[in-house]
Formats: sequence, structure tokens, C-alpha cells
Amino acid sequence: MDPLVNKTVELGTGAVSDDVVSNTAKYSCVIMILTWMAAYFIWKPRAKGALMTANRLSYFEPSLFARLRWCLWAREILETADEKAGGRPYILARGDKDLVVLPASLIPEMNRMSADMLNSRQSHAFTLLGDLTGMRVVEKTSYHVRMLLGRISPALPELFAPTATRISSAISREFTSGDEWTAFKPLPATVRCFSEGIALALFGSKMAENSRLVELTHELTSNVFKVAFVMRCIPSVLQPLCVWLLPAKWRMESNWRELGEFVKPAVKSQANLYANGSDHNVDPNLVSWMVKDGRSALERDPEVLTTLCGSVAAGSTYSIANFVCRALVDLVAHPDVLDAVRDEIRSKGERIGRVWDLAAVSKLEKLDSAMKETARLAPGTIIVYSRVVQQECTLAGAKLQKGQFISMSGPSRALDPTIFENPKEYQGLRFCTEENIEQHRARPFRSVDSDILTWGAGRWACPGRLIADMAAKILLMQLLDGWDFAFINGKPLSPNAVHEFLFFHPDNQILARRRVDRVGVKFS
Ligand code: HEM
Repeated sequence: MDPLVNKTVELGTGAVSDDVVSNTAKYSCVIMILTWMAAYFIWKPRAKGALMTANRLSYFEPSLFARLRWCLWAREILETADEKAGGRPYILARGDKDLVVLPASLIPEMNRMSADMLNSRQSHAFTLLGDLTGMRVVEKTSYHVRMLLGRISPALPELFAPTATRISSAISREFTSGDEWTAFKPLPATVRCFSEGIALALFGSKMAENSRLVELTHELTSNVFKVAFVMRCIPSVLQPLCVWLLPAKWRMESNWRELGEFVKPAVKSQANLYANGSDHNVDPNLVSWMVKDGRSALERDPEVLTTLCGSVAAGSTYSIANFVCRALVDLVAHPDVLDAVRDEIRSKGERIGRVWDLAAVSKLEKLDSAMKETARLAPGTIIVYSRVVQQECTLAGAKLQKGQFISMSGPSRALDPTIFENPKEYQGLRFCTEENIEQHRARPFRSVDSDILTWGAGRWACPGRLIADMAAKILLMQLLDGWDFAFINGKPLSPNAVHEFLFFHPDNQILARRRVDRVGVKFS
């Protein structure tokens, strides 16, 4: 029979539509099984002996979803992953990159690995989207890090008094002089205070007299972070185009140009001075030392030095300000700790005639303990020890290829109940108890502590930690002595988070008023 005829007949009875449906169902089943098998075989070799993956719902999920989840819920994702992994390495799908998260117990072993095995620069440049934020050069050099550690940190006793003077005069500008409660935004106020100190360390006293340059140190930072935070939500291929839709990108470009207009002529004129042999006393600031010590063409290039100054500004102004605002609100939320810290400042001040030098400030153990506790509970970043592997190696049983990004979870250590009793509870004086005080004296806030990980760890731990510690104490001591603080409607403020970064929201407000019984804090 002619099949066409047959079909026509069957169509009329509706039998064909049943057939078509059942064939479609069969083919769909076959396709599904084949797809599943293909996925299984592609996936299986990776999964075999492989690590757990966090923040990836399925192999086929677009990485954009992982990016967005990480942007919004990084803390929760990391906490759940740490718990599931139980101290074993795992993969964190961040959306922009898969990181192998290693247990913090590996820190001593990793600290022994040479600099050409693990690279921190590549990882920092990637995290802050160096190509888009203008900081790509930090991938090539750590000259600024060497200068901070080798030249600026040793000069801190000399920098202490002028830094304190600048911060103090900024405090009197930024904080209320009235004895009535007044609402204000602590983050922008403290950022402006710290920018005075950072500008001094970066550019020296003469250049730091220029208020626009001081302003640039935090304005540039703010725009760099805005660009990086927003662009990290967008797939890499779209970033070079989309970034130009951000007003922050245009402002940042103009900030870089302006910074160059300050730094480049200074670099050139100082290079001339040194070339003429008139370099007897180097002013302790980053620009002067970089010009003086520069050996390679890169280290002498005014454009590169401008970028390095900008990247130090980006690593410093908001980091200290965020930290100090958190330390302050933690103290306000725990009046017993606040009273103990104030008493310590007052009684020690009386013993030394109320004029503080760097050594005396460094001995405020209760203030130091409260700072450590804040940093433990609300670090600047929950991911630390971020490095790029340079040679194939095996760590904690995980085989790592060249180019693999690795990292560690800060909270997995800082909130470990075997290290800290009631780890999620703020106990500002926990490091000053009888059994902890000796260790606290040996490892104050400014030191690299692989239990708290405030500064990361190893040879590439934060090179600005001594400056940060000094500047934070100069500010906190004056604020605690001179002002009362309170929450608006008694409501405490929690840290905000975006990607792996915790921060104090710039719009957060608290109340302040002058203290009637302030005794005054002077620095020498
Ligand atoms: C409370 C304030 C601060 C905190 C919590 C902090 C924390 C950190 C952390 C965790 C790192 C990564 C370290 C690693 O990769 O192991 C880092 C890097 C860095 N910090 Fe800080 N920091 C602070 C203040 C400062 C200051 C004041 C400066 C400069 C004056 C600074 C300059 C830098 C630089 C240049 C890097 C990059 C180092 C590199 O490329 O290897 N930081 N900081």
C-alpha cells in the first residue's frame, strides 16, 4: 500500500499523533541518556580522586551565576564549604576563577616555598582587575612592597610625630566639637583623617601640603574599588567594553592622570637632585626612596612609580578606615571593654606625662587586644594567602598545576573553636587574660599571626601593617579619649560584604559628642 495513503487514513483516526508523541518521547529519552553519559564521562575523570567543588551547582551552570552568588553571599558560601571540606583542600568556583582553597595548617610549609613557586603579585592584579583599574604593573614588580618594608617601616619612629600631627588636625576638622549628640558618618571622616597620614608616607611633607593630592589618595581608591567590585560581576569578555559605562571608571582615569601630574614632576626633579649628588638626607617617603633606590628602567619610570604610589594608596586608606570604624563600633557595642581600654589609655598617659611616643603607644595591650579581636571577627577579606602556582607541585594531597590560583579561608582559622574559645563571640580583652598575655606581647596586632590572618601570612603578608597599626592607634586613642559614641536608636552596626571583602558601609551613621572628662592625648 502507498504509505502516503496509509498515513492520510491514520491521520484521520488520530493514531499518527500518538505515534509521533511516543517516538518523540523515545528520542528525548535517548538524547537525555546520551547527554547524561557524555557529561558523566567528561566529568568523571575530573572528579576521580579530585576535590570537592563549592559554589557550582552543576557542571553546565554558566559561571556568571557563580560570580553573582559569590558577590552576594561569599561569607555563607565559604562557611558552608569549610564545614563540608572538614580541613581538606577544595575548589571554590568564584565565577571569575576556580581557586583551590588550602587548609591554613599548610602555612608553615607554604612559607618555606620559594618566591618562584608561589606568586602573590599575579593574584593581587587579577583580584583587583589590574587591566581595568590601571594597576596591571603590580603584576610585574613588587618594588613598592620592598620600599614599604625596607625603607618606610624602619622610618616610622621618625614619621610618628608628623603623622600624628596631621591626623590630629584632621580629627578636629572632621569630628564634632559640641557636647550634644550629633549623627555623623564615621567612614568618610576617618578616611579623610588617614589620607593625611598616608599622603605623608607616600609623598613627603612638602607634597602632602597640597590638599588635592591628599584627597586624591582616597578618591582614587574609592573609584578603583567601585570599578573592581562592579566589574567582577560581569563576564571577563564583556568587561573591557562594559567598564566604560561606569562613571567611576571615567573618574578613576582622571584621578590617575591627576596623580601623574603630581608624582611625575616630583620623580624627575628628585632624580636630578640625586644625579647631582645632593641626596644626603632622603626624606622618609615612598616617592623619594623609590627614586633613590631604583636600579632598573622599570623602577625609574615615572609612570610606573605613579602607579605604584596609587596602588599603595588603594591598599591603605580604606583598609585602615574600614578597620578602625569596625573597631570603634565593636567597642561601642561592648561598654565594659571600652571602659577598660579608656582606663588603660588614661592611666598609662598619666604615668608618661600624657605625651606619647611610638614605643609608649605600642604598649597599650588592651587597645591592641581589642583591635586584634575586631580584625579576627571582621577581617578586610575572608580569603587570604592568595597566590598563583608557578611550578607543578602537590600540597595537602592536591596536585596543583602551573597557573592554578590558590587561597585560604581566613574564617576557617580565625573562627576555629580549637584555637579560640567561643570563636563567634566578641571578647575584646581575650588576648589579655593571664594565660594569653605572654603570647599577646610576643605577637601584638601588628605582627603576622597565622591564627588571625589579619595581614595574610608569609613573606608577602601586608607590607603596610606597621603603618596601619600606628595610624589606627593614633586615631583610636584620640577618639576614645575625646568623644563619646552611641548607636542611633541603640541599633548596632554589622559589617557589609561584597565578594570576599568585608567593609563598613560609607553611609553608616553613629552619634558622637565631646567628652567632658577628656584628658587630651599628645604625641612626640
Ligand atoms: C587595617 C589595615 C590593613 C589590612 C587589614 C591589610 C591587609 C592586607 C592583606 C590581607 C594583604 C594581602 C597579603 C597577602 O597576600 O598575603 C595586604 C596586602 C597589601 N597591603 Fe595591606 N592591609 C592594611 C593596610 C595597609 C596599609 C596601611 C598599606 C600601605 C601603607 C598596605 C599596603 C599593602 C600592599 C602594597 C599590599 C600588596 C602586597 C603584595 O603585592 O604582595 N596595607 N594587606
